[in-house]
Amino acid sequence: MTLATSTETLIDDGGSGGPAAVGSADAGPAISVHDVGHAFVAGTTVVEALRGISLEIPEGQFVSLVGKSGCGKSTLLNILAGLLTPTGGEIAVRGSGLPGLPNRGYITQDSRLLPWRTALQNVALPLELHGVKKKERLDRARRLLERVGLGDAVHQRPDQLSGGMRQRVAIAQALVYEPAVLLMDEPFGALDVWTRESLHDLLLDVQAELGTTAILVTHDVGEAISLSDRIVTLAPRPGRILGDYTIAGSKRPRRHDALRDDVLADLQTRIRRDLGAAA
Ligand SMILES: Nc1ncnc2c1ncn2[C@@H]1O[C@H](COP(=O)(O)OP(=O)(O)OP(=O)(O)O)[C@@H](O)[C@H]1O
Repeated sequence: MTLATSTETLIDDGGSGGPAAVGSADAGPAISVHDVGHAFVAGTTVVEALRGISLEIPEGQFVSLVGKSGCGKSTLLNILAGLLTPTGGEIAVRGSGLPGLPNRGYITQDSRLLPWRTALQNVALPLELHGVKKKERLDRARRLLERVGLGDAVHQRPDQLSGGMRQRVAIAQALVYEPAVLLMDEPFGALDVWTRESLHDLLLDVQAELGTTAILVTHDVGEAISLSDRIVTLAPRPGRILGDYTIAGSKRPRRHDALRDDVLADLQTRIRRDLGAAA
């Protein structure tokens, strides 16, 4: 495996056990971010959260945004979600700009499920909002809940579920409408390591199955390496791109023992060092 510089690509030697050879996704961009900046203004205080962010993300790529607290990761994700209009630059998701972004799934650390609805009704909600008929939406929601291991909990309300189970419901809810783009803001941060790993597996399986383009905000460089095709690091004040690393090859062998691979372990050390040095 070798490591290139600047916008970097890790290329595996194709040996058994490690990631397979060959580089990036070859489809057109699902997400295009051009010279985006964002400043929050509160009274006389201006916080420049992002400056000069440009990114092209191909269809089906899994990208992690990694950086210190306050470097603008959530701000960028909220812009891509259409929840925030950037104060500068342009974005397009599958060719559509703001407003009118196409269907996206969005998951946060504390998922906002409706407390009076069962898991099944929560998962079916996006389909309901899109006018899908009742039987079909409940069938689809039930299938997805089975998929995330909650086939026995479909009639439980959120307060009857553990935090990990609620996150599973939130993931099922985000995926039920088969979004082209899945945006995740630290969705696994509050979970124990076993739940986290099983949700990693689930996410990669479903993402591969649906060909979803995924963007994950995380502080955890190890998590980013084990899940991503590409890692974009951000530096703070103002938030800007520090590094852009493409990791070639299949993620499957990487899931649980990524850091036993020397090159990936080196990458982790290097990203941590670069983030640590960034002002
Ligand atoms: N609504 C807001 N009003 C004013 N400033 C804000 C607002 N939201 C975020 N900021 C500021 O913008 C900067 C970037 O915040 P953001 O939440 O995007 O960072 P982050 O990298 O996601 O941080 P963390 O990892 O801690 O969640 C920070 O300085 C933050 O204080």
